[in-house]
Amino acid sequence: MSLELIDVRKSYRNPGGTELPVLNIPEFRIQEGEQVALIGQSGCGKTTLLNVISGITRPDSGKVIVGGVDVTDLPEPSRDRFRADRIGIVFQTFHLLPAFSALENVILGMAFAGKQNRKYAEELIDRVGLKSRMNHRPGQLSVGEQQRVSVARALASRPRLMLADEPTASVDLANQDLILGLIRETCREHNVSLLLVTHSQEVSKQFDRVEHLNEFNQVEVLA
Ligand SMILES: Nc1ncnc2c1ncn2[C@@H]1O[C@H](COP(=O)(O)OP(=O)(O)OP(=O)(O)O)[C@@H](O)[C@H]1O
Repeated sequence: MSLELIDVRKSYRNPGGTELPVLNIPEFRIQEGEQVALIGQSGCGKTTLLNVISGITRPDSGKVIVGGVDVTDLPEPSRDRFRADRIGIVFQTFHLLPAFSALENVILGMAFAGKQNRKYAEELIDRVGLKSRMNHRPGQLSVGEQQRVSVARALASRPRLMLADEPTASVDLANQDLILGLIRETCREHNVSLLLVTHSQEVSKQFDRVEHLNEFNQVEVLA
């Protein structure tokens, strides 16, 4: 799915009540099937941007058009359904359900999109190298293993747009290549658009298109 942001603004309230502008993006586009690495310094709004694109966070103004649908126009239940059906998300903090096993977390990712398929879930768990850990709950897994489960879960619902927030931050180099390869190949095979946030040049240099959030995000710096 293509992605288009037009005049998107988002501010937060500081604890003291003053406004903290985080996003002011006149224009940003990703073509269907395109793979883009996004870099930017800590706190510049990368996670906020992914949340705005997926409809988890509503922008203050502007349009976010995903596959021709303006997600900012959708009422919340439709936005949640749209996200479950079409968007795969690897969260920076994983968001795995602690009471369920690795495999169940992946199957649940499919269930929200109505695409439950145990065999495909097992295949994905195997492809992230966790066959021997599929019955472990998140608390029984290392941080890097939890990250790999979250990648398998994001791919499980066969999304049309993949948003990945530092998906290789907690894994060693061998697993970094495995995870990045899996995400990129799966997206390529199915013509899925990919926006991947990273701090790592090792990761970003593998992408044909690398964007620096600071360059297109025109946040006014308040004195
Ligand atoms: N709910 C919130 N309320 C107030 N301020 C917030 C909130 N969420 C984020 N912020 C602030 O907005 C800014 C952008 O946060 P965001 O998490 O998008 O940054 P980031 O670029 O993803 O950072 P990192 O690379 O460190 O993960 C930060 O300065 C953060 O402190």
